This record gives sequence, structure tokens and C-alpha cells, in this order.
Amino acid sequence: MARVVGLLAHRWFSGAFRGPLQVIRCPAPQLHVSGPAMAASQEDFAKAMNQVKLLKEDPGNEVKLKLYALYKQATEGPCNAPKPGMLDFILKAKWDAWNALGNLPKETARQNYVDLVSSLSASSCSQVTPAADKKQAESDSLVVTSEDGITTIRLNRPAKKNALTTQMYRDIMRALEAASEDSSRITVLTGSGDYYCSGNDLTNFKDIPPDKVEERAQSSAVLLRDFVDRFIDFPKPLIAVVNGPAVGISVTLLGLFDVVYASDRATFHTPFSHLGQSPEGCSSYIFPKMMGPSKAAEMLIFGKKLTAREALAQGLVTAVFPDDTFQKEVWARLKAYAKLPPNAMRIAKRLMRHQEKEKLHAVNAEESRVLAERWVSDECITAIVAFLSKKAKL
Ligand SMILES: CCCCCCCCCCC/C=C/C(=O)SCCNC(=O)CCNC(=O)[C@H](O)C(C)(C)COP(=O)(O)OP(=O)(O)OC[C@H]1O[C@@H](n2cnc3c(N)ncnc32)[C@H](O)[C@@H]1OP(=O)(O)O
Repeated sequence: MARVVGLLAHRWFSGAFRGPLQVIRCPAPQLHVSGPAMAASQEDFAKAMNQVKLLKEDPGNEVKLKLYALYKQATEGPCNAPKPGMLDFILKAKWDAWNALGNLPKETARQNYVDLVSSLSASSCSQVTPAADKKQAESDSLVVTSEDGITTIRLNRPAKKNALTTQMYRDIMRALEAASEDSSRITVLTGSGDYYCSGNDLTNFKDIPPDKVEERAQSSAVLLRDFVDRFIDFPKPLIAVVNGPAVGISVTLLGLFDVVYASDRATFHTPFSHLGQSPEGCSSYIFPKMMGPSKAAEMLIFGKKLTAREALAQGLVTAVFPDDTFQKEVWARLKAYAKLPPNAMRIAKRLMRHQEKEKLHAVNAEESRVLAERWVSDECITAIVAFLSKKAKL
């Protein structure tokens, strides 16, 4: 049965798909992705296949190819069909899309299919949902919306200055995966409230039994490495809308964004030595290249906090806006960018970045390995205990 539904959903390629004329019940326009990350069940998958047929808008051939490929991978595994002839364009495009998934496990393909459909439903519905319905649920730590060709990932723990919990790292990864495959053209990361992000949530270090410290450091290094890899590999234009102060990993990651817009209220602080830690997010490689070794050293070794204007002068920030017009000016720009042809933007990004990718992955691996050592060091433990016992503030 699931197979039949899936095949029907993919009749688009023969031109058989028509959007429904009746009003459909749309899911909420936001994807609240915080919460336990689970693999999609067969039931979720079947639901997603049905949901595909209800999309109001044709998502375009590129997305349809992705859906087709993920469906085939999820149901049949790696591509096993003979390669079609060069002149059979449609079959060839479908085969290429499926084959490109390589050995992606069936469960991951199923999850990616469900995530992609969910993001399509969200973006297709967001255009028709009244603004009042778009109010954020304050309790959700990450809010993802898709509108006007822009997927926005919003850190939403304003009371904790948007500090990143381990769940948020995982949720951001999932959101980036979904955004790379949804119909949006550009992706934005921003923060709620007065901070952009205060970096790693230092309570991630709490309640670790002494005999598990080493193990936790190793698993956190794997998490960090996977997390940063998602930024290195993200295929669409990625923009940081830095609405306020940024600390730690939220600063280092900026080197992996394509454009960084900052409010003049933003500051950029990487107090790694103060915390007995070391740089991550590929900053140990990107920052010296970007701003010269000594300016990078002031930030990454001595923890010098930069103002938005200083960060602009160092090339970390693309443009600075007065705080009172920041949101208006930035979103007007982004909406205009999101109208540009998506393939041209992706190709330009790939050309600008692909030569550095291998190097960045190697840097990320090394930075993560070193951090695992730092996390179990006396210097780091003393600094974390001081913060958690409220003796220290940066
Ligand atoms: C085995 C290890 C497992 C680890 C898992 C790691 C996974 C990957 C790690 C990647 C490496 C990343 C490194 C970094 O990002 S280093 C930077 C870490 N950040 C900080 O050190 C900032 C700490 N916060 C502060 O110094 C101040 O809070 C700040 C200057 C940001 C704001 O000061 P202000 O006075 O304006 O506000 P409050 O301090 O009152 O803050 C309000 C409440 O928010 C809590 N808060 C803020 N930031 C953090 C944070 N980073 N972690 C935890 N909690 C934070 C603060 O405690 C207040 O809470 P209460 O209202 O409950 O008191």
C-alpha cells in the first residue's frame, strides 16, 4: 500500500500531478523541532507520502527529484537500476538523483523524506496563514519557519541568552538538513530577544558522573564535529542575522556563513582561554586568513571582545545596521536576495567554497579532537565550576 501511495506521489514526473482545488488543512507554518530526535516510522513515512499529494503549490522539479530519490532509497535502498541512455532526459535525471544518494541508509532516507515534506508543507502553508497564527511558542528552544523563499532558524531561549543545549545542536543539524532540501532559496540563522547567542550552554557540563567524563567528552566531540560539518557542507546561501551579542561557538561559526549582518548593538566574544577551552568552528584556520594572524590571536587566544564595527573592519561581518532599523533593513535585503535564481546562487557558492572544503573538514576534526582533551583538563573544569557556582561571568 505504502509503495502504491509513493508511486502515485511521484507521478509528477510524467506530468500527472495537479495541485488540489479544494481548501486543505495545512500543518502549522513553523517546524518546532526541539524535542527528542527520533527516526521517522513507516507510519510517518506513509503520512508524508499522502501529504505530498496535498501540497498547494508545485515545489519545482529540483525538489520533486529529491523526493523521488529519497522515496526510492527509503523503499528499495541504493540505486540498483540500469543507467538510462543520455537522451532519456527525465529517466536520466531521476536515476542521477537516486544514484547520488549512494549508500544512504534506508532509515535516514525515510527521515529525510519526512523532513522534506514537512518543510514543504510548512512553506506552502505559511503563505496563506494569517500573521496571528505565526506567533512563536515561547517554550520552544528552536523555531524554524519558511516564508518568501527564506528558511529561518531562530534560537529561541531568550531568558538564557540563547545558549545552546545539546538538544539544540541536534535540532539545528536537522533544521539545516531540512533547509538544504526544502524549496527555500536562502537560509538564515538568528536569535530571539536581546542576544544572538551566548554560545555553548555551560550546563551541558553538569551532572556528568565522574566515571563518564571521558566518554562524554568523546561523544560531545563527535557531536561538535558533526554539527560544524553541517555548516561546512550547507549548499545554499547561509546568512547570519546577528541581532545582539554573540559569544563562543556562535562567533566562530560565522566564518562558515556566506553573509553576516549585524546590529550595531552586537559584540563578538570568544573567551576560550578564559574557559580553559580552545577554538572551534574552523576559526583556528578561517580567522587568521580572514583578519591576519595577530588580530585573530587577540580574539582567539586573548578573548578580545569586538564591537560590530571592529568585526566589520576584520571581515567577520558583512554589514552593520543601526539597531532601531536593523530588522527592517536586513529582511528587506534578504527578501530581495531570495528572489534570485536558486541554482545560480548555489553554483556560485559551490565555486567559491569547494576548494577549501576538504581543508575545513580536516580543521574541524582536529579542533574537535583537541576540545575533547580540553574539556577534561583542570583549567576547563575550574572555569566551568566557577560559572556554574555563579562566581564568574565573562
Ligand atoms: C563534556 C562536555 C559536554 C559539552 C558539550 C559541548 C558541545 C559542543 C561545544 C562547542 C564548544 C563551544 C564553546 C563555547 O561556546 S564557549 C562560550 C560559552 N559561553 C559563555 O561562557 C557565556 C556564559 N555567560 C555569560 O558570561 C553571561 O551569562 C553573558 C555575558 C552571556 C550574559 O550576561 P548577563 O548579565 O547579561 O545575563 P545573565 O548572566 O544574567 O544571563 C541570563 C541567564 O542566562 C544564563 N546563561 C547565559 N549564557 C549562558 C551559557 N552560555 N550557558 C548557560 N547559561 C547561560 C545565565 O546563567 C542566566 O541564567 P539564570 O537567569 O538562571 O541565572
